[in-house]
Amino acid sequence: MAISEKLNALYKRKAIRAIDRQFSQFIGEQLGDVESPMVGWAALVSFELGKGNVCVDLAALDSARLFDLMPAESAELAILMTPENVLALVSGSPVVGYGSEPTPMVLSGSRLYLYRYWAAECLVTNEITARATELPLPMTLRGVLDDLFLPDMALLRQFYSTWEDSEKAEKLVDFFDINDLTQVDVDGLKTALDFGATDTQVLSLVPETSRLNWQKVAAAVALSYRFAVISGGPGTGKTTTVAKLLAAIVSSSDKPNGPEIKLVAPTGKAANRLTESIGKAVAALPVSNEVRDKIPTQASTIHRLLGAIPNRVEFRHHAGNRLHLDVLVVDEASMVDLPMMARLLAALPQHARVILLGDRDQLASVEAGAVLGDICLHAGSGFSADRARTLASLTGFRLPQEDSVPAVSDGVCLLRKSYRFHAKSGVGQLAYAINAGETRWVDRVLRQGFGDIALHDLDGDVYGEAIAITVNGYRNYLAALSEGADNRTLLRHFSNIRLLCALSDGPFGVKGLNVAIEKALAKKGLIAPGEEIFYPGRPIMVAQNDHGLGLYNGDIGIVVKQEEGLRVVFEMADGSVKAFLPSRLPEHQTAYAMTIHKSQGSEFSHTILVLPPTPTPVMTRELIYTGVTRAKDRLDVYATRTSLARAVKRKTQRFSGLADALRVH
Ligand SMILES: Nc1ncnc2c1ncn2[C@@H]1O[C@H](COP(=O)(O)OP(=O)(O)OP(=O)(O)O)[C@@H](O)[C@H]1O
Repeated sequence: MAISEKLNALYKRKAIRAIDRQFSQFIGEQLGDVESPMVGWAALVSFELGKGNVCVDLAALDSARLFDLMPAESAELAILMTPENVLALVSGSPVVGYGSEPTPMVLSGSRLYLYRYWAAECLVTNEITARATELPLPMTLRGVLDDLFLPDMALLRQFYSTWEDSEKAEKLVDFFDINDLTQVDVDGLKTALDFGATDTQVLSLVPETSRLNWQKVAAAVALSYRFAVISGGPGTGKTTTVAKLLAAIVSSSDKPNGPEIKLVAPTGKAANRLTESIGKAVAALPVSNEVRDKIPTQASTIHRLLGAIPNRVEFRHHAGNRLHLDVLVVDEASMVDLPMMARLLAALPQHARVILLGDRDQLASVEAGAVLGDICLHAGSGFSADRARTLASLTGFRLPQEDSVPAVSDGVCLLRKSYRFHAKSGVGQLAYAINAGETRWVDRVLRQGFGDIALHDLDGDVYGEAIAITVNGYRNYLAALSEGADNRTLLRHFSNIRLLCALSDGPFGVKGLNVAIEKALAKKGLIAPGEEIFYPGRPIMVAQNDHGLGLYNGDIGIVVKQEEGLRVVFEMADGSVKAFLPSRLPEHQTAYAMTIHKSQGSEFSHTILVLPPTPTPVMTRELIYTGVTRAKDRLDVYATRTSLARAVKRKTQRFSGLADALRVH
């Protein structure tokens, strides 16, 4: 069989995408040889891009699994594509260049890219490395940071009286983040608290050199570097830290109105959450109103900041028309794909500081790249000697040092302690165990009898139970709807609970589960869908960006009955609630159940996670971790132990050249 015929056959049975075949055909036409082995390599680069891989590393090819085919079929293709000669073939091809002039594909070392992705990767590398340098700092900053990160003694005293005597020592060490016990007399500390010592007296017993509070370190890292990343799991205090960091930036700015600070997130939902949480964190800051008033609390989407133009792919702001800002904070940065990160960085003025917030262990962006993960890859437990000195002078802590730390890693700080999940909470423990890839630990946590998590083993048929528990969870929301609650309250109620799944299709996929939940709700008389697609209470998820309407892929709305008729109400990125005619909505779907991918950037008090019993390649450690960490108070997992264990073992690897490029700079 010829290569074009083989690719057609793969396309027909949906083993490759239409765009993969089209790109390969285009390459065939450019070469004047539709059966050239290059046609196969072009299809492969495009195919891998569809899986999120920015490039194909020709030196690390698994030629027994080309296009993820089984070995026998892959071997047939290998005869046509000649992987043994691929480097010579690719480097001599007129459709492949080295980036100096536009060619459809680019070879960089042994990595083969589509030109656009290679260019995006170079841009991101250059913009980051140009900013991976220390900033000059005013001497007063140490005092500002000390004040902002002073241990909350009122909180300590409140807890202290409730602690058992036997646990006080351990809890004090944790509260003060003491990491060098040789410097602290913990019994003396207890006695001081027991006998009513003042805050100053208590604090004098815990010198800064004995402590290591990573939030303060993170603020110092971002204060002193033009490109910084603060990565941490849920509730580790990213927002709290960034609020304090912004207060320090504002306090040290010599601009009369303060620096121009912008807060963005990749989706409307995430922007809303950031607006809400940063608002609370800024309100609680121990700073003057003069400082507080200069810290923005309104976040927008990246699209909005860049100035999306309806029906156009370009934005108003780009390298030729840069944004006016001094500090950019990007929340949920793990969701930002490589092309979007390139656009964002290209549009920044050169002097601008960038602070990325996110969780490097979460699922990578839906589109290609794993920018946050790549940036954090080489960040370990220490800083270069010079950086450790700067950070020590800013925080008073002793910081771990490492040899040969790449410049970019000196701007990365990992937050390790969760303030939301009690150390004894099941969700927190489960998230740790999953991240560690330790299946036995995962199993132990699930069997330990935590009150906030339960595994319902699908070996017994508990599918119906998953539906029933979800239906029950939506009762409050639907009761509020029938009582005529206002739209904002309804949206809040709806966001308290969600069923999350791994797949789109099949009974365990989002479509099957939505139908099952809808039927069960109707049977209980909680909704009345009748013949209508739109009925009051139907939750809707937008599946396509519509810049004109300000609705974005993943935004969730609810159908409500208003005087004028049925409308779908959404909370917009600016926090307002807006109603749309159902007929005006972009592509959308029902949202009682949603995929874990789409749930990124959201959290629900009660999360119900339904995973298919049969193995599928989408079930990865990052997927399970992301699903589990959406739960704020309660998590019900419906899965088999084997499928869960297999997923926890499967860590995703996305191919790109970014981590390597950042390491060598
Ligand atoms: N140092 C701290 N001491 C006590 N409580 C803290 C501290 N830092 C954060 N918190 C509390 O922990 C909770 C989570 O903090 P925050 O929202 O800043 O975390 P986050 O990492 O931004 O969370 P998310 O994963 O939701 O984005 C908040 O209630 C916050 O007040």
